[in-house]
Amino acid sequence: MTAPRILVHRDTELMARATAARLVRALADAQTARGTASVVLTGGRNGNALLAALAASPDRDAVDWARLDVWWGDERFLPGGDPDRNEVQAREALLDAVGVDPARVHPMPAADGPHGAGESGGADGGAGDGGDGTEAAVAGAAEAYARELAEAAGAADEHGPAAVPAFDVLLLGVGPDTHVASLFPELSAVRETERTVVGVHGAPKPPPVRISLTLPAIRAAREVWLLAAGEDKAGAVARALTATGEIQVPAAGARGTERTLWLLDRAAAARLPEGVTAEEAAPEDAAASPPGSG
Ligand SMILES: O=C1O[C@H](COP(=O)(O)O)[C@@H](O)[C@H](O)[C@H]1O
Repeated sequence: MTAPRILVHRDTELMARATAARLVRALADAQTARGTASVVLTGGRNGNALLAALAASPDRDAVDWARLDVWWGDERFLPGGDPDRNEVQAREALLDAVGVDPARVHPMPAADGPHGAGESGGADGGAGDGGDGTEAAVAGAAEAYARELAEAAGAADEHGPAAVPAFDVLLLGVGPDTHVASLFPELSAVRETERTVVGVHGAPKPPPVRISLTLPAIRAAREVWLLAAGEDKAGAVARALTATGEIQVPAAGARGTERTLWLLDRAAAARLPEGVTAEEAAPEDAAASPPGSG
């Protein structure tokens, strides 16, 4: 696991544009090196702002979108097409505008799909554990996604205990309570050490029923990029960069095998503790720059 590198941007908008430029370079470089690239998307404000900035970037087609595998780090267990699904928001912000191969886009299952709880359960976003089948449904959905990941990893692919591909870049928004993906402090999902994907119940942020990659799956990624912007994230950022307890502070446990990047705006970096070294991101990071240049 790699030590975090912290980059601070002047404001939220610059952070989104600079991160979009950085992502274009990382994915294009991966395609040059391996022929294909993979990215794991996050939901939330910062994740969606990044995708919108990427869609608007004149450099975006330095990525060969048809040779990109797209996964999600978490999903709200809602019916397909629900505007609160991370998948729906990502399609609107970016995926509908670029030439991704539909067969390489891997949304997490929806509550009304083959793993749904039927018409009465799962799709309502309620607590959903009241014997309506949601608990079994979300467990089945999580298992199905874990199988899809394991198949993509291939039998010969050895990346530690988590049978997931070695994702090139895994994006994570950081919640004000330090949650990443749908791993909330103290809930059972963040304690998972074997499975790669789990169902989440009782999430403190609505909707309460979700599906999430686990920390072992996240830690199989080559690069993990954590995004946080705004004053309301400053406390979470400070805690994650000082605490070692990932059960209480899930963001502290998110590390990549080759790189861990914290991408912040100044407001989110305002409470970084003494002794934590942060770098001011260069404004030119947001400007057009050719792939492979940094
Ligand atoms: O619900 C979620 O929240 C987090 C963080 O969102 P933000 O709006 O506070 O940035 C996000 O990373 C996660 O994917 C999403 O499901």
